Amino acid sequence: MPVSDSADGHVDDGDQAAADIDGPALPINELFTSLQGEGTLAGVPSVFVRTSGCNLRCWFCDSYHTSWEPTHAWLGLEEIIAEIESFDADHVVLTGGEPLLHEESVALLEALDDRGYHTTVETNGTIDRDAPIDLASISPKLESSTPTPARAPDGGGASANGSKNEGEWEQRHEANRIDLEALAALVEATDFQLKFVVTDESDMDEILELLADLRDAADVPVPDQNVLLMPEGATRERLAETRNRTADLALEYGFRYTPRLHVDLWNDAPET
Ligand SMILES: C[S@@+](CC[C@H](N)C(=O)[O-])C[C@H]1O[C@@H](n2cnc3c(N)ncnc32)[C@H](O)[C@@H]1O
Ligand SMILES: Nc1nc2[nH]cc(C(=O)O)c2c(=O)[nH]1
Ligand code: SF4
Ligand SMILES: [Mg+2]
Repeated sequence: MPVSDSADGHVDDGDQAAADIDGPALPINELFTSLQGEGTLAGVPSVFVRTSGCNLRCWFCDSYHTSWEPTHAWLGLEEIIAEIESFDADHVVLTGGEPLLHEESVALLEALDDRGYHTTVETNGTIDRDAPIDLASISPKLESSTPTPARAPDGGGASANGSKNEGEWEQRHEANRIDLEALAALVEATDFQLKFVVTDESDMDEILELLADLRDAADVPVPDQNVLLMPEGATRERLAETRNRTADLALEYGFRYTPRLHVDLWNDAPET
């Protein structure tokens, strides 16, 4: 179900909007079980709820159909919770797109908290909402994520006809990718990990600068053990190029390394 996106990155599919559903609803791109593939909880069986729509446009986004070409069905919260409960898991990962773009994500997180689930929220760190989150899995976006004429997304052939306005997004992405206030509020609110997508050594200066700024801005410690370097790669082939140099950088700088287990196991298959 292709939809258009508005200026703030919200998804809007006109006639088919949430109005048909009683109560709060979310645009859902996919809902599935898998092993958490990234971060400190890698390997934990989890239910993944992937909302559609993003306020950024990373050129490498492995969830193209939630960002560059947002696609979804609207589901009421009760329907989402029933789907989650149909799986035998106690960990839920709310991801996207950017899940905190949607105010309704707060009500979903509250309902999951009431039911005793452990919740991880995968977020780009530009939006802070007051919600019960057990682990904020924050992936601040570096300059190397910005789409440029030389680094265009390759999903869906959109870059070939320019229909996704990559040129416009270069400015918007660059202007919005870091919000220090939102980042500080997120790390102050709950347990967190900072998961940086690393392409090569040129990313490291920016990571160190951002950490210094965040440590100045936040009222809580931001220890190196909460900082994870994750190799850029949506496919096994790409990870084969990036994983060893990312692991070497983690060792050199004293940060942690996180694999992308799901890519190793299932490559770029949907619902994994
Ligand atoms: C699709 S994003 C959704 C959540 C949120 N928008 C964000 O970026 O954190 C989920 C995770 O995948 C990571 N990711 C996306 N594309 C990637 C790629 N090509 N290589 C490595 N990590 C990637 C993001 O950095 C984030 O940690
Ligand atoms: N298995 C698996 N683990 C993940 N951890 C974070 C993911 C995400 O897309 O946010 C993700 C994902 O898409 N699949
Ligand atoms: S912020 Fe996340 S969902 Fe948005 S484009 Fe970047 S990786 Fe994709
Ligand atoms: Mg993913």
